[in-house]
Amino acid sequence: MGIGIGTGVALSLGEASPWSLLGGAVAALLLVWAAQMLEWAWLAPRRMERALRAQGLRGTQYRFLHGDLTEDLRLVTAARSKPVPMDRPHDFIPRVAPLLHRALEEHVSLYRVLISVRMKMQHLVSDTTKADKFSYFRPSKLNALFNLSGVITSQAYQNNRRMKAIDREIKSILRGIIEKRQKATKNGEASKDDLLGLLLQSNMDYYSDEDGKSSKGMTVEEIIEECKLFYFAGMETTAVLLTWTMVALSMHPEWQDRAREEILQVFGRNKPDINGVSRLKVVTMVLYEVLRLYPPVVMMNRRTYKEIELGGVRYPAGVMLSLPVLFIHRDAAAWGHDAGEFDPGRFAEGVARACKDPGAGAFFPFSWGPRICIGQNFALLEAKVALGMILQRFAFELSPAYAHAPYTVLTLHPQHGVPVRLRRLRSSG
Ligand code: HEM
Repeated sequence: MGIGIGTGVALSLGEASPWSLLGGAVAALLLVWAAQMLEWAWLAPRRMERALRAQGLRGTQYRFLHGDLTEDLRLVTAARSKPVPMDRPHDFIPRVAPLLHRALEEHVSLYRVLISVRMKMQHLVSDTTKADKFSYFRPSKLNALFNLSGVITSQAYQNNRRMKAIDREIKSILRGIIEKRQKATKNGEASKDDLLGLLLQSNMDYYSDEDGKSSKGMTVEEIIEECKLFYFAGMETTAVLLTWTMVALSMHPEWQDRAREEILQVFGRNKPDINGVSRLKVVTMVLYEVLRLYPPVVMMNRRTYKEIELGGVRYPAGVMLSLPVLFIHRDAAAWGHDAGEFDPGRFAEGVARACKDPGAGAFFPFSWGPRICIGQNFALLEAKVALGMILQRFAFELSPAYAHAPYTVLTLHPQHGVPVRLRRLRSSG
């Protein structure tokens, strides 16, 4: 009997056509794929959710595949359809991050809220470079591409093909720039003293580690990634800081006057220089206050790569922790009852004294810790010089056409631009 069955199986296998074998293999592969999908899109997020809820975290329920994404897009679209009322202009969190705002309202605490955007659990915790540095870059084209990729990322988190095409184009522009520079160096032209020159130097050098092992510096691919990072991190952020500073100083002309007074006192009509910049107190206070209320980077994310305990909660690997800079910068517990108001005076005695709880670390527009922004001093220097030069020459106010509409395209932008009226100051040259 056993032999009979065995023979039957052997016979039926032997008789099976290549097509049915192929069909069987495809079916098996599909089954494996479906099991992996199920694990990725449902079982793993649900496990994560259960583990976090069991420790007291509250928030929205995980929904298959899209998490809170559909709801997020719906709320964002509605929020972006109208500007912020001008009687409380700095109160724009519900417009910029409506889902998080609602989650916090419903679940009370700023410190721990679950939301499941992009199929992952998120957890809120409390606890320029200018074109001259990249003399070979073509800023307009690159800038347009970076902006476009930002818009696409933020609009739908999809449209992957378009994103990839843009990424390919950015890389190909950068590769072209690098090859041109490499060729120039080979032809004996002096290497340029700029960031790209330094990065390329590393590409050509060998380094020895402590054990004496020698390894090559950065690869061309790494240089491309660094160029992308510096271009985006350096250009966008500083540009929006200056933009929001113009907006804030137009809304609060008394601070515009005070900042101009200081600039004229320190520099007169001369070009701002590095020594004078370090003596600017009011301008620094103004920039800090703008960075507090309008942080260019409104949120930072970190993913746990292994189980970790933070603030008494054990997070499994794969949890996305979101640091909502925008929310923490206006947390009344940290900043006082006037947290939502523009008052550079709060920084009169420095950053630590501006916050009600100096140890809380509630001001981190440039991040914190080992990955803190490496361009922060340069950014502030650049902003002070640019602002100084504007204040020396012009008084400015918002045009009646201006609609106050902060929104995020990776960084915090004015949705409809910022039309301002400039009035040239007499004797400004
Ligand atoms: C107002 C202007 C700026 C703001 C608000 C800002 C903010 C930030 C923040 C929040 C991060 C950390 C992001 C994260 O870890 O998720 C960061 C990183 C970084 N920033 Fe800036 N930044 C500014 C200007 C600049 C400038 C001018 C440069 C370059 C010249 C620059 C270069 C970088 C780089 C290279 C990193 C990555 C550092 C690392 O990962 O180790 N940033 N910046």
